[in-house]
Amino acid sequence: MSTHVHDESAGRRLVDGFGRVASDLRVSVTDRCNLRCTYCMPAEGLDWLPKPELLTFEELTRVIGVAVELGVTSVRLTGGEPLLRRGLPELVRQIAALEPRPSIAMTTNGLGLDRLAAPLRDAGLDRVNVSLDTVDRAAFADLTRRDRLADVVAGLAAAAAAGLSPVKVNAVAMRGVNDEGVADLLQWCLDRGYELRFIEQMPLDAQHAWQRSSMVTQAEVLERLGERFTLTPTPQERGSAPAQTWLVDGGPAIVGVIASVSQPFCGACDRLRLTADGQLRSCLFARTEDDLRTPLRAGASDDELARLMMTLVAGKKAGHGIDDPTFLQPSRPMSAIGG
Ligand SMILES: Nc1nc2c(ncn2[C@@H]2O[C@H](COP(=O)(O)OP(=O)(O)OP(=O)(O)O)[C@@H](O)[C@H]2O)c(=O)[nH]1
Ligand SMILES: C[S@@+](CC[C@H](N)C(=O)[O-])C[C@H]1O[C@@H](n2cnc3c(N)ncnc32)[C@H](O)[C@@H]1O
Ligand code: SF4
Ligand code: SF4
Repeated sequence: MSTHVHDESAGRRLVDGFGRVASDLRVSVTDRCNLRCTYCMPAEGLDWLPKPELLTFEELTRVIGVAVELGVTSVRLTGGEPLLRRGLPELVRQIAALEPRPSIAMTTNGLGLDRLAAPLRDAGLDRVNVSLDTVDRAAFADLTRRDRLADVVAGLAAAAAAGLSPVKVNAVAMRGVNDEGVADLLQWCLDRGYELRFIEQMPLDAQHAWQRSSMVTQAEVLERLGERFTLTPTPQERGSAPAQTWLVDGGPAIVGVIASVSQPFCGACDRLRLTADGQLRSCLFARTEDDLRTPLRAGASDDELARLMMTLVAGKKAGHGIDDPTFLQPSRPMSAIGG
């Protein structure tokens, strides 16, 4: 178990050179996945991390505990597909036992959630975001390269039934694949009480095939939704949330768009990421990582881990730089970073 860093870390926070404070830690628990979404993974040929390289639950909880001591208040489990990590409720239980207890959320493709939603909730999971780009079975199979729409739908229903609230749905809009169906998808989510957010596709695909010119923008999504619904900006402050939200037909239902490319929100970023093999990343698009696994396994103290985290965050860049002529996509694909 973790030796706490109360004395040394008192008053210390994860602050970067632009005054942003990291309070949201996104933890990838595996790089494996049972879907092959075209905007994320190649059809085949991506090697998985060897098991000994993955942080154990105890190692993950130790790192998360140090981050919590440094002011992290929310933890999101992601992947790859987090539900593929065996025994996941036990990890959630360990994180929920940290003090102060961070909020615990998960981003998942929903496969297997029908079985795991209740145990995860019992272990302390607070809420889930489920990725679902279309409710058209053929388009789903095209986009994910697997015919598993029914499993995702069942997973979503189980999440709602287990009280993992709010249940949010993430949809990456793809031209010629699901962009014409955005209003249908919104209606489907409204009918079931799920909060839908559209996501602009980012250059994080394993194939490095992203092109800005073919990306479906926030403006296009809003235009299509506007043909069927009346959207008005929500009155709440957005804070550091990636999603900008609108009331649908006067509310209370809302829809969001995560416009990372056309309307970057890096100026308010509060995120820090840990990969399944124990590398700390200050940004989705970071080109360098800090190895925490080696010191962790060599017996580093919590204070030493805390210093490594603070140094990494201090060097965080202002933004993703997608529009810079020198922009280079990170070598890890989205599935190995965690989204
Ligand atoms: N550019 C960028 N995109 C992000 C960031 N965090 C999340 N996203 C993207 O937003 C989409 C949805 O992410 P989620 O994992 O559901 O997280 P979230 O939107 O922060 O979740 P909520 O707290 O429920 O709003 C994914 O495509 C993520 O890659 C970020 O810090 N930067
Ligand atoms: C990498 S996935 C990991 C968790 C889980 N497998 C899932 O799909 O929800 C996290 C989120 O990133 C999104 N995503 C993946 N590749 C993306 C890309 N190139 N651009 C924007 N979002 C992407 C997915 O749609 C998903 O909502
Ligand atoms: S987006 Fe999620 S479900 Fe789709 S391939 Fe990537 S990791 Fe898997
Ligand atoms: S792209 Fe990087 S800096 Fe911008 S919001 Fe995402 S993680 Fe933060």
